[in-house]
Amino acid sequence: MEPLERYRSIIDDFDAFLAACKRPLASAVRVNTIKSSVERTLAALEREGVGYEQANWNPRVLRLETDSPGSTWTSFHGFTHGQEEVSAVPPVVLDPEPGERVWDCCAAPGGKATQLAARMDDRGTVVANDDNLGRLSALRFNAERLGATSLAVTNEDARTYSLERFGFDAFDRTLVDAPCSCEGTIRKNPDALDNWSEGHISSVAGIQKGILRRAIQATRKGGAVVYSTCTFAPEENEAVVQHALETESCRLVDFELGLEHSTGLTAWQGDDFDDGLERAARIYPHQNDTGGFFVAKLEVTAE
Ligand SMILES: C[S@@+](CC[C@H](N)C(=O)[O-])C[C@H]1O[C@@H](n2cnc3c(N)ncnc32)[C@H](O)[C@@H]1O
Repeated sequence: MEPLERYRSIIDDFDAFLAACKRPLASAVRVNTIKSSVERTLAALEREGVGYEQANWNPRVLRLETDSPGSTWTSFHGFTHGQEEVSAVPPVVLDPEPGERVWDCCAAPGGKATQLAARMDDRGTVVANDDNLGRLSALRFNAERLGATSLAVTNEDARTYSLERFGFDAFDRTLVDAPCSCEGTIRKNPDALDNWSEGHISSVAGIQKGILRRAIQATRKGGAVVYSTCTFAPEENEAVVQHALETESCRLVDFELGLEHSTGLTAWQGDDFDDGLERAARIYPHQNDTGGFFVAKLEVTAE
């Protein structure tokens, strides 16, 4: 927990935050509406004797009273997908429409890519890319089990991604669920901070800036880009978005979030950020009894 002390000055009720980080996380699943409705899934869980609680911000997200949500009948049949509750937030903020072209540039193992496909009624195209071939096997397996047929899978470094192969020059919307230092996953993975260092944060921030840059370039004017991480480090969150605001054609936009959250920071350790970063959301573990997440939404603008 020692590395998290650096956030004492920016987190309200820091002691409650630390206490929440030490508690294990409830099992959560997302209802896969490609294969089942919420009502049918709840009825199946009741028949199976698995207790559940619907998230108040999203009825498709369920907390289950079982330690093995992947072993239920509903999971086996692809009615549900094990997914941490806050991990379901970025696709909701991206809010794609059926028929659109969406790029999930860091997609494996596919929790959010299959959620995007479900939100689009599995119509249109979700290009699910990841630079890690092994993790893409898990994505393919998940897409098959969940019946998501609108996914196209690619294996490239998102920083240098080429669009020519698709016969179009821009996506309508792009999700950058970036690789990060994963501080916010401490409740799920107690070893998450074992290899923590400021050097690692700085090196992953460089990768994040490259990925977000390409995501904005690959999205049409007026289209949306959501940037998310499961970490608290401002160097990987506000500073990455700030860099995009300074170097690419984009602006921060508001979004609705039914979850309690804090706003993005406008300053950190001597660096000032754009005031628009208050439109971003920082979700801390003690606010909704979840993991931690950062989410910002950008609109691509004309140069
Ligand atoms: C936070 S995880 C994505 C989780 C995924 N969105 C989901 O919901 O299941 C970040 C992913 O980024 C991938 N990644 C790291 N560097 C990358 C790069 N330069 N280009 C594309 N993917 C990259 C990692 O392999 C990892 O799978």
